[in-house]
Amino acid sequence: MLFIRMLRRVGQSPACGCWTPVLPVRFLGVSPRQIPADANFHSASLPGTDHPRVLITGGLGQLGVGLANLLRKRFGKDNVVLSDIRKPPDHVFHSGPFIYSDILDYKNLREIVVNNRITWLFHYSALLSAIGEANVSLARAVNITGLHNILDVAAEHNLRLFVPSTIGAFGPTSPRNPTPDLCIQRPRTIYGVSKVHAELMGEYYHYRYGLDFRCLRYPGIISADSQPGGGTTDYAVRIFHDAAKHGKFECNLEARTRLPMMYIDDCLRATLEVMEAPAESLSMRTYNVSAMSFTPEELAQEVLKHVPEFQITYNVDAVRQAIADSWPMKFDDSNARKDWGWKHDFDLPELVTTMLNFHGSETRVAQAN
Ligand SMILES: NC(=O)c1ccc[n+]([C@@H]2O[C@H](COP(=O)([O-])OP(=O)(O)OC[C@H]3O[C@@H](n4cnc5c(N)ncnc54)[C@H](O)[C@@H]3O)[C@@H](O)[C@H]2O)c1
Ligand SMILES: C[C@@H](O)[C@H](N)C(=O)O
Repeated sequence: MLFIRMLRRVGQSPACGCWTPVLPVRFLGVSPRQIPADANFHSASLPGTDHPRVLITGGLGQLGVGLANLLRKRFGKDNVVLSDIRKPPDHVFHSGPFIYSDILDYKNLREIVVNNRITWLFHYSALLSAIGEANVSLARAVNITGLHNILDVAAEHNLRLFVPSTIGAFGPTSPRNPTPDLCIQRPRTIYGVSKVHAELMGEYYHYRYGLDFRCLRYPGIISADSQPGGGTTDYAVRIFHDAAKHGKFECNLEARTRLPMMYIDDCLRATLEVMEAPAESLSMRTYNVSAMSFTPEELAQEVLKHVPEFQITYNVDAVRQAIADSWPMKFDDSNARKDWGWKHDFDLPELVTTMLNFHGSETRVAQAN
């Protein structure tokens, strides 16, 4: 009833007979301000050769610096502002604009968007799956309350908004092999619950207020020069460092735990591609993206080809194992491939060669080759 009353109050646009998008009340001040019915909600303003002005939140984690590097190559160094609540290392601070931004502070966010004339926002701040279980109230604040601030500031300033979701947005009752885009989602972690919430809220803001919301569900992401922030898939990053430096690795998941994974270059390229995709090519606002799926055992076999004395042992972390056992084993990303041409470059052999080359140039990998 309340929802119907709300829609009635909004009324219909006389011009097109459709619902007139109205901004959420919280940022309207005293008098409700309506977005003009003819506003172009589905593409940020990119006339001619104009580049977007980009803000990345949570940019000092595993993925943010790589994303900033990619976007700066494409749009120019000064058009991409990296932000976080942590102090940046020197090389990051000197590589382009960096700014303090706490996503729990709405006024601070709005000030940054206005002062930097931001048009695209990549929202990377989050607490990941394992660390989220260790600090549920902080995860709830950052992943849910923070997301509300991001949605509001993006709707208020007509931004194109990217929010990553995850394989963790599925749960034990979802089909796991393969997991399609649309199926039951009942995750059992605060991280997963907050990501389903983000998917649904983003899509709601899209249909209700015209927000240009775009979302990819990432697999576990594997990177060489940045560390993971407390997830269930972290083992698949750490194994390469330990194999190259010590020739052995202690894995905190069981040998046969199959999870979808992706090399960071594919992940960041997918992110840019979906943001640049014409709105009319997107039949959905939230897509699975996939590259490969493997178990620790299979990954170790591939590492052995480069580090012949490599040994893997298992010391299972019960929390991470329970999470992994509830997640997809394989992702069905056929909609992303069909709608906007997604195609991954890295399969398991290329991933392992690339990661070991990075970590191993002066170690046992180099000696073995
Ligand atoms: N890395 C992966 O494997 C993976 C997989 C699926 C989805 N994702 C998603 O991609 C995004 C980036 O992931 P990541 O691996 O770089 O995460 P990360 O944990 O490495 O980094 C998250 C960053 O958020 C920042 N942050 C925390 N609280 C904040 C606040 N109040 N205000 C602003 N920033 C705050 C942290 O300081 C940190 O630098 C996340 O949303 C994550 O859920 C990542
Ligand atoms: C999968 C992903 O969301 C993250 N790497 C985690 O394990 O929590």
